[in-house]
Amino acid sequence: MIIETDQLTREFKRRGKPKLVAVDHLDIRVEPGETVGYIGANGAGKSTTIKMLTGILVPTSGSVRTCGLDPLKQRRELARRVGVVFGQRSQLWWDLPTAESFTILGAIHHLGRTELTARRDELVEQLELGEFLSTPVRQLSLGQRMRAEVAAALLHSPQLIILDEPTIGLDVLSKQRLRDFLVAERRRHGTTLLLTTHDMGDIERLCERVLVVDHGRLAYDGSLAGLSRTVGAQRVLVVDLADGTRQRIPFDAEKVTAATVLAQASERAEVRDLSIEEPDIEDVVRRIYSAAR
Ligand SMILES: Nc1ncnc2c1ncn2[C@@H]1O[C@H](COP(=O)(O)OP(=O)(O)OP(=O)(O)O)[C@@H](O)[C@H]1O
Repeated sequence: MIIETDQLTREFKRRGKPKLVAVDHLDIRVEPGETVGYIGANGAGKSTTIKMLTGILVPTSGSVRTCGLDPLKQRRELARRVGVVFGQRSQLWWDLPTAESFTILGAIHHLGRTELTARRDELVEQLELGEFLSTPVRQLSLGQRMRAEVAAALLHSPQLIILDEPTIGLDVLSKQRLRDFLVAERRRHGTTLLLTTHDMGDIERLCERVLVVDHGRLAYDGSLAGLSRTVGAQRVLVVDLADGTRQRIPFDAEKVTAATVLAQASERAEVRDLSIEEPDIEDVVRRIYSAAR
């Protein structure tokens, strides 16, 4: 198991208010090689979870193991097995050329010269970093920098890569390149991917499995296709009536069957034709994200 949490909980004390339960008895299991989207509204508890997975934050109760290790007691060993990319934060040295950041990271991770060279060359080729390897990071475009960030996080060939909003702010082409790379990297090396994103394209393109967190609790764990069913998306019964008009009747498939809705509609007017519109998964995800805390 690459990620295993058992009743993982993190509370924050608040002055003059009841304590906030940011992560609430969370049970997550992720197997090697899986690609999992971790999604939820702002403040749902995503970052807090990631911080506990990587040993930055101490759980209030429950347990967590990442790559089979205790993230708090074995943080250093864990750093060798995990790569983390934050879309909004850099782990590169701004004044140094990308190539030098790689050399420093190679030393930090104790990579041998041949190992480092082989891996760096692979990443430079796959992420097309060649043309700006000697440019200081501060001069890179956002798309170039993100590719460099991903290379930096993957230089030591981690088993698990955690990406927090990796495509935020990128143009369409850069997003696509990054997604293609991640798909290929996973295929080549069997890397496990956990990512948070607001971008439907990332989820569709990358994630076989989606975890939805809501107020610190796991609200859904399954395929993207099944998400709308569980999160209770509305379907729409579209009926063409004998008088030539068309009616759209939204209904909650969890609570009522299409047949019942149709029966009610035909009591009012003669129905000539009908169809059912399935929920748009993008709407479902948008709703999950807009659910204010
Ligand atoms: N260090 C902290 N002290 C107090 N409260 C915190 C702290 N860190 C997070 N929180 C609170 O815990 C809750 C969960 O925050 P978290 O950052 O995990 O959410 P998130 O799902 O990552 O949100 P976003 O999508 O906005 O990044 C929020 O209500 C947040 O305000």
